[in-house]
Formats: sequence, C-alpha cells, structure tokens
Amino acid sequence: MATVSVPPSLLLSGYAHNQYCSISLVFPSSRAVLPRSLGAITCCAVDPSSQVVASPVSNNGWAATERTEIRLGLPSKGRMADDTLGLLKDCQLSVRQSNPRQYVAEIPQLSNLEVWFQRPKDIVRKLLSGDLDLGIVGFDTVSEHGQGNEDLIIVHDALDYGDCRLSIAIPKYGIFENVNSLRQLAEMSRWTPERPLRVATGFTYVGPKFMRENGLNHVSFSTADGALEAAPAMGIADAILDLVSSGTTLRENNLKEIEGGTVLKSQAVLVASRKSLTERKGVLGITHEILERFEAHLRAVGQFMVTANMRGSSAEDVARRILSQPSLSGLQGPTISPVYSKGGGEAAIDYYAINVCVPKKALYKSMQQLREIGGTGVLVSPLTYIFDEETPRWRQLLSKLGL
Ligand SMILES: Nc1ncnc2c1ncn2[C@@H]1O[C@H](COP(=O)(O)OP(=O)(O)OP(=O)(O)O)[C@@H](O)[C@H]1O
Ligand SMILES: O=P(O)(O)OC[C@H]1O[C@H](OP(=O)(O)OP(=O)(O)O)[C@H](O)[C@@H]1O
Ligand SMILES: [Mg+2]
Repeated sequence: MATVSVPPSLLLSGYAHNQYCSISLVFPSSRAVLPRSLGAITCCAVDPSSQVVASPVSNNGWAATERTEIRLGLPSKGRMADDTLGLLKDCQLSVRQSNPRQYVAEIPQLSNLEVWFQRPKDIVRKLLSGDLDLGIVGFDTVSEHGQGNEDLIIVHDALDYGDCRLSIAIPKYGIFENVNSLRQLAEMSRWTPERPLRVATGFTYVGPKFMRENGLNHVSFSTADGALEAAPAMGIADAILDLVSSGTTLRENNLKEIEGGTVLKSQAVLVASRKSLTERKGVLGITHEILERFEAHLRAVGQFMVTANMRGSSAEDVARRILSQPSLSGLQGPTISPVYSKGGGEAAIDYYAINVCVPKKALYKSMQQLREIGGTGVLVSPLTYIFDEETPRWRQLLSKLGL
C-alpha cells in the first residue's frame, strides 16, 4: 500500500495493484478545489506516466450530488446557546434534538432544514466554506471570523440578546491614570516601533484593523483564549481588547474603558451565505419565513395591547381625543368600535371600545393619558406577534442580493 499525501479536502481510498497504486479521490463539496487538487496529485505521483482521471462519483450518494438540505448553524454551547433556542421557541420554531450530545437536529415547522450545533466561530467559517447556509451568532464573531468577506450577509442585525461591546481597556493606575480617551492613548510619546503598545486580545483581525484606522501605529498584539483582563497586571500587556457586557470583569481587575475605544457593539444576528441565498434551492424561502417570524416576535415583545372603554359622541370624537395624546397613537392608529347598550328598548351607543398598541416602556404614561381623556376599564395584555404587510429587513435583503 502506497502512502500518498493529499489535501485535507479530499477523501482517499487506495489499494496496491502490481507496481502501481490506484487511488480514488472523492470531492465532498466544491468542485472548485478540483484543479488545485489535481495539481497536488500530479506532484506526488512517482511515475510521470501516471494518469489522473476525474469523473463524477455516483455510487455512494453523498458525494455524487450536491446536498439538497438547507443547513442552519446554532451555537452548541456557551452564552448564546440557550437564548438562541429560546428565541426560536418564542417564534414557534421548536428545535428537536434527540439527545443533547447530538450535533444535528430538526425544526419540524421548517421542512428540509437541518440544524447543526457548532461553536460560534465555526458557524462563520462553515458559512464561508459552504457547509452551512444560515447561522445565528454574535455580530462580533461575524466581524472577527468573517473578516469582511462579502459572502456573509446579515439578514437580521438585532435579535435582542447577547448584547456586549468589544472595547479597549487600560489600567486605571500608573502611566494610564490620566488617560481617558483613545486619542490620549495614541498621543502617548512612549509608544515606538521598538516599544509598541502591547495589546492582548482574542480579536486578531478586527483589533489591528481598528488600531490602523484610528492612527495607532506602534501596536503589537498577543493573544490568549480567556481571562485577558489579567494580562496588564501580569505585565504581559499594556491594554486589552475584549468583550464587555456588565463591566464587572474590568472593574474587578482595575481596568477602564476609554472614550473612542469601542471597536464594535454586538448582539445576536441571523447571518447567511450570499451564495446559498442566491444559488441553493429553498434557502431564500426558508430565510424569508425565519425572518418574518423573528421580526413579528421581536416587534411584539416591546409592546402591550391596551383595551379601554371611552364615552364619546362618535368614533371620530373618540379618535380625535386619543390621537391628541402622544403615547396613544398605536402602530397605524387606534382601533375604535362602538359598544352597544340597551337604552329604552333601542341599541344605544354611549361608549366606544378602543384597542391600541403601546410600547412597554410607555405603559404607565399611556394609562395616565387614557384616563385624562376619559378612558375606563383599561385592560393590558401581552402581544405575541405583530406581522406587518412586509418586513423591512426582507426588502433590504433582496436589495443587498440585487433581486
Ligand atoms: N460578556 C460577554 N463576554 C463574552 N461574550 C459575550 C458577552 N456577552 C455576550 N457575549 C456574546 O457571546 C458570544 C460568546 O459566547 P461564548 O463565550 O459562549 O462562546 P465563545 O467564547 O465564542 O466560544 P469559544 O468557547 O469557542 O471561545 C460572543 O461572541 C458575544 O457575541
Ligand atoms: O463585562 P462582563 O459582564 O464582566 O463580561 C466580560 C467578560 O466575559 C467574557 O469572559 P468569559 O466569561 O467568557 O471568560 P473568559 O475570558 O475566560 O473566556 C469576556 O471575555 C470578559 O472577560
Ligand atoms: Mg473574558
């Protein structure tokens, strides 16, 4: 049996036959690797008369045809995992996993969709390699591991969890005591090519890019997988560039953020491969459905439905009073319907029932305004979904795709 060294993208099965070794190589995904791979095979062939023949494989199914299933990557563990499943559940998309150590699952409501649980950075990498079509990760992960690749398209940029920011932080003490902005940090005369500002970070793509774009020329980077906040006190770095959410870790390690030092703000996003959206059958349709569900749910979570009765001479009279209050304008405007009561044997209209959507934050103010204009019997209930005629993000997506 001869040993042949081949690129990792190839599957090798070989057997010895007289003096020659015949090998078959199966291309699991992109045909684009073919010319490169053939080059590699020819390079390692011992005999110049060896022949390299490429033909489609049709015996084992998976390699012969392009996959037809659509793949969605979800974080397998860590901070984003539970909230991601929670969001999908809230959108009536239940992820069915037969056991927690299995990395593939399904969502019965979305046929032909496979869910693959992966580490966040691998979701981005696999979108780029064509092994996933859609994914949910933090925007920071897309920025760092997507490295500006135009194949990645953010379909929904604000899924409302995983909020954090990527920030530069420096010690509160010593030479940095009076440094409070990026400009002051950049202007410190001590940074030179021989003794640059040493930054510890896991963000080795966006970090250097941000420094270059902000005129910090003498900077060096070191990297570690976690607990970066220890690096300045250990003397390993002058500053760190890491994710911050509550700010507790910085505080507990005597570090501070500085003005202008926020590289990016992040939250969970739905991201897709442009190539999949435009070339793989069904991806655009499933993306539309997921996006609609997300938008309808996320729009609704910020609102209450308020119902009240109001005395009035006509629906227009009630509408006028409601619209005079800034917190009661609703989505398109209030819905007003007559309340019929029995008065002297005839159906009489003294009251009108009004329905209005109110932002949660403005609930109490809305209540007060309703009372001021004669509202009684105010009922407040949660909203589950608000489906619009068309989701604004869908239109944006189509325009990004040039459709
Ligand atoms: N305080 C925070 N620190 C780190 N990440 C946060 C924070 N708050 C929200 N996030 C989000 O969670 C994501 C990180 O999740 P997690 O730490 O579980 O995975 P990970 O660190 O990317 O995975 P790995 O273990 O492979 O490094 C970040 O990419 C970010 O979007
Ligand atoms: O602002 P805070 O709410 O304190 O959160 C920020 C911290 O959380 C993350 O670390 P993580 O908990 O993932 O540990 P690690 O650094 O060891 O990976 C991040 O790297 C910060 O260290
Ligand atoms: Mg940390």
